[in-house]
Amino acid sequence: MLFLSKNALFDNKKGIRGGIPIVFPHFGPWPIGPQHGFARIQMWEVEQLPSVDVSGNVVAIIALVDNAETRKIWDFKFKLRMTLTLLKCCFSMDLHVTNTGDAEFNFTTLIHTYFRLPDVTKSRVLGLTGCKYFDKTTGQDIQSETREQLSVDRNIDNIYANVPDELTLTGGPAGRTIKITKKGFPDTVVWNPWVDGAQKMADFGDDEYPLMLCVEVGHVVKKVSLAPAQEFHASQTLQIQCPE
Ligand SMILES: O=P(O)(O)OC[C@H]1O[C@H](O)[C@H](O)[C@@H](O)[C@@H]1O
Repeated sequence: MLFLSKNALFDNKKGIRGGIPIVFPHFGPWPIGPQHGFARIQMWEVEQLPSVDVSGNVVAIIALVDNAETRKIWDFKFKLRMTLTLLKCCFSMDLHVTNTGDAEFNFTTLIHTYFRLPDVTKSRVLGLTGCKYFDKTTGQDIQSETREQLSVDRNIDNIYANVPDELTLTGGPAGRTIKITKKGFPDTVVWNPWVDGAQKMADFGDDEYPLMLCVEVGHVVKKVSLAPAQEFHASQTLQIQCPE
């Protein structure tokens, strides 16, 4: 169900062009560090290998703790813990961010999901109606989404604020509909680079833009402030209707 570019690079220098990169502690261009922060190019530790819990779910836990490299860019102590839960037709990601130092810090974070689609022009995103958004492609001021069903036929890079916790993406692989449920992530970014954007990215095939759409849930419009010992928790669940 997820898109991975045929040109994706696994060099720890940039985020992987596909799958679900984790944006932390900064969404977007970052004057003091790499775009979208360092979490997506750091090596996470496996805290729990995939194992079956009492309900029959497969659960794995990965973690990232501050280290010399992260502190050189952003001098704070933190722990990120991501619990990944896989059921037959459902995949959840639970993110915990803990401030393990003695100074308060601010951050933005986002789950940058690349959905694989047979034809993006035939897909629709439902649930954004009435939400205020900023269009990064035009730099246009905050607007209100009037469309009941968002369709994509050009470069799109919209940051929606205060989005309802249930979104729907239609037209997935084999015609499937994907339900996206989020908690603790108020915002959602919808991105497709289209023809020109695809050509500018070395790690993305020129002909791949019709085959994906990023619907990214996050906390990006306003920063999260975390005092020492405090914890932030947010999650995303992706659900498809199982074939009979
Ligand atoms: O190329 P990347 O650093 O992975 O960023 C890919 C995209 O991520 C988000 O969707 C942003 O809103 C876009 O502006 C950006 O182009």
